[in-house]
Amino acid sequence: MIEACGLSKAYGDTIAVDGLDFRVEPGLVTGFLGPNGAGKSTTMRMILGLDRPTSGSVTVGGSGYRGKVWPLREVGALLDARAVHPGRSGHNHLHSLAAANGIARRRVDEVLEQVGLTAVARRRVGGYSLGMAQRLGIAAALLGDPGVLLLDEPVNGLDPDGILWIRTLMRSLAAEGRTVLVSSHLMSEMALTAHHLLVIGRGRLLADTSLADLIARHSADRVEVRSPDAVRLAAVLRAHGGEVTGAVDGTLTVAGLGSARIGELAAGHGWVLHQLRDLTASLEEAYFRLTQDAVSYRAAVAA
Ligand SMILES: Nc1ncnc2c1ncn2[C@@H]1O[C@H](COP(=O)(O)OP(=O)(O)OP(=O)(O)O)[C@@H](O)[C@H]1O
Repeated sequence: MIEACGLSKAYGDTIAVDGLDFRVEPGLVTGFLGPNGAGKSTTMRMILGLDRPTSGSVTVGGSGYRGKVWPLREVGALLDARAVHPGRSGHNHLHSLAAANGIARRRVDEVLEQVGLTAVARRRVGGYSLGMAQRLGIAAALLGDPGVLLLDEPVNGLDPDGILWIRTLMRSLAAEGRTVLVSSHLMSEMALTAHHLLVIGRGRLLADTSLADLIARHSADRVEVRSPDAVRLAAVLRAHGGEVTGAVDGTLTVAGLGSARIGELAAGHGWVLHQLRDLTASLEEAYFRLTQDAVSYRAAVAA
């Protein structure tokens, strides 16, 4: 478990993180979302003891990262996949990490196998593609078999196979009871990977919620209905207080009446429905609504 209490960080006049209180629970993949500059990386660096909070605190498993004797065995992290000496081989990089952290040599081969880099392990890291470097970073995070994993943009540079692989890996690590915190800007990917979400904007917590709740809260209350009797149905729904759009192609979008009521009204007239479904927001739509006032950098829209 990761626990932040009033966690804040200022760089001069810039308040990067502003009084965050949250817990990241084991057994779940927690997505860490927020616009550019929201403070995600700064928060992750403070969790890892790479930056000191200006005020407040953050603990991993009840204690600060800096106080841990064998940190890699408790917390594995992927922050910047390119931050590896380019002249070293992948194998050597992992081997020196293992030696410094009292981790058995055989783990190096195990994690290389797990991330699919065995065949290129003796090559210089400088020659790795971005996707290979990401895999090496993930191997380093897994090396100490830690209970807590922090992954900053882990799908960056991965091909579709790699994205599916990391999604499955994150979910299985969580299913083993580990704590998994993962930042990403890819909403469609997060919707498939995360169980829980922490959303921040301008250093502040905007949401700490399950994926399902966030989507439900930001979904407008609308229903899509498809029927060969759409025109007549539309008139009846309007007469019962529904706001109805569409009908030309047999599809209606209805606000103000629930799907049960719509189904009952159609059945009352003996009209066939080919489809009746609640329209839910995508995670991307929910995210945009949540963060619209917290975006620091927005490009001008071309006229
Ligand atoms: N070392 C630093 N010195 C000064 N300002 C910094 C430093 N690190 C981060 N910041 C500032 O803190 C704020 C938060 O940055 P941070 O990198 O944590 O955001 P982020 O959510 O990770 O963004 P992104 O999605 O773009 O990676 C930004 O305004 C950034 O410019």
